[in-house]
Amino acid sequence: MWVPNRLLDLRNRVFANPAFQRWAATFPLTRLIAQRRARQLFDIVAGFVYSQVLFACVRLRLLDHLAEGPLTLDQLARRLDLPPDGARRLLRAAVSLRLVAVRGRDRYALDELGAAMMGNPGIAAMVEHHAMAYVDLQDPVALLRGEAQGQALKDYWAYVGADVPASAAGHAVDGYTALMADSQHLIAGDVLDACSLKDHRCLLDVGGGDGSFLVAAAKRWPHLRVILFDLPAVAERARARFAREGLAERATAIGGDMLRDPLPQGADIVSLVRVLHDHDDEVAQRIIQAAGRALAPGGTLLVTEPMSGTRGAEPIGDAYFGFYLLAMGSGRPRTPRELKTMLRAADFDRVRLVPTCRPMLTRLMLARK
Ligand SMILES: CC(C)=CCC/C(C)=C/CC/C(C)=C/C=C/C(C)=C/C=C/C=C(C)/C=C/C=C(C)/C=C/C=C(C)/C=C/CC(C)(C)O
Ligand SMILES: C[S@@+](CC[C@H](N)C(=O)[O-])C[C@H]1O[C@@H](n2cnc3c(N)ncnc32)[C@H](O)[C@@H]1O
Repeated sequence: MWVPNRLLDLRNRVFANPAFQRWAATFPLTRLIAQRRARQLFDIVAGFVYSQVLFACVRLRLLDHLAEGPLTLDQLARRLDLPPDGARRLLRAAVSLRLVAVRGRDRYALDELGAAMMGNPGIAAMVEHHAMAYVDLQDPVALLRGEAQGQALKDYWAYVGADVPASAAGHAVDGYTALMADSQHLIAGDVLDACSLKDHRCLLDVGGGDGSFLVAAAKRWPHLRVILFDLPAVAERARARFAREGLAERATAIGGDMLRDPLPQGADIVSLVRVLHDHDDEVAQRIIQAAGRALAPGGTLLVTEPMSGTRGAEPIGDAYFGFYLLAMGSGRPRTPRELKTMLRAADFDRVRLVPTCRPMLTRLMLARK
């Protein structure tokens, strides 16, 4: 909705007035909104403390313990190796965040959000790895000014800033490859629900990690051949994974550098899953072009990643991924419109956004070569 600037200025002057704020907090018609806005602001101000509460829960495996059934304070204190006061403080904080529920006097169980976390082990892995993001984001202004660079995330994502990413050794890719595999549980199902591969013959997943996405695709579509392309050390892990899953007949993993080596030919659909946002515009455009060269005319390109400006999830694309990628030192989240322009520039047409059930985590764009 378009609102004239003068009106917005007036609104902001009124909202900034402490007397108005006090009045709005007591007047029956505005009280609830005023409380909600104050709470929203507090959550932004204090969000890092909430995250540290969750970090402590994850580190101490509190939720895993409660997943076995309700436990008393004493039992938990022993299992977490905390003094009773420390355990009580953590439990009260976790209760306030709906991770843990009180079940009687000094007895605790999982609450809604704790239970949701247990269903997605990828979330706990994300929380643990955020320790690096905290370090890198200590001085966000210096990052924004380009006066400082994060180091921890850059080292973790071994391909970022590497002259020859294909030379990354196994130990350098293990951490991020496992993290990406864990969090694919939140992605692959949503993407495959949104996009049928019934009419496709062969799917090439570029930057496909340990193959989690392709394993899900191949299991859902038994006729489908799948090819994974990633750095040699990562592709090796995917090859082993395909063998473990009994997919060696239908699944191939090829190692190389997507920016230097030609991508494998023969697929009628190429996917870029959480790949483009890692890279600055010029590099991302080259990746799209490489994907285009791997496809015959009529082939499909599938791009899926969290996007900027997603309604209802704006802070996830623009604040979380915007700053995460800033700290990592490469890439940015893009709006669907920006991605569309990049795809068209690489001669893709019929570009369309396909709805996914949890767009906050991943959105889906398809295009035709
Ligand atoms: C039955 C009755 C009566 C009512 C039902 C009420 C109801 C619907 C309750 C809901 C219960 C429920 C099913 C909840 C489910 C919750 C879920 C699925 C929550 C999922 C949360 C996901 C989270 C928090 C995901 C976090 C992901 C993060 C932080 C991802 C980070 C990704 C990174 C850092 C990626 C890096 C890759 C790079 C480098 C950018 O390329
Ligand atoms: C953010 S991860 C996404 C992994 C996977 N698609 C997923 O969503 O779980 C990016 C992937 O791109 C791969 N990658 C980065 N640079 C590459 C390059 N130059 N050539 C080939 N793969 C590359 C990484 O090794 C990593 O597996």
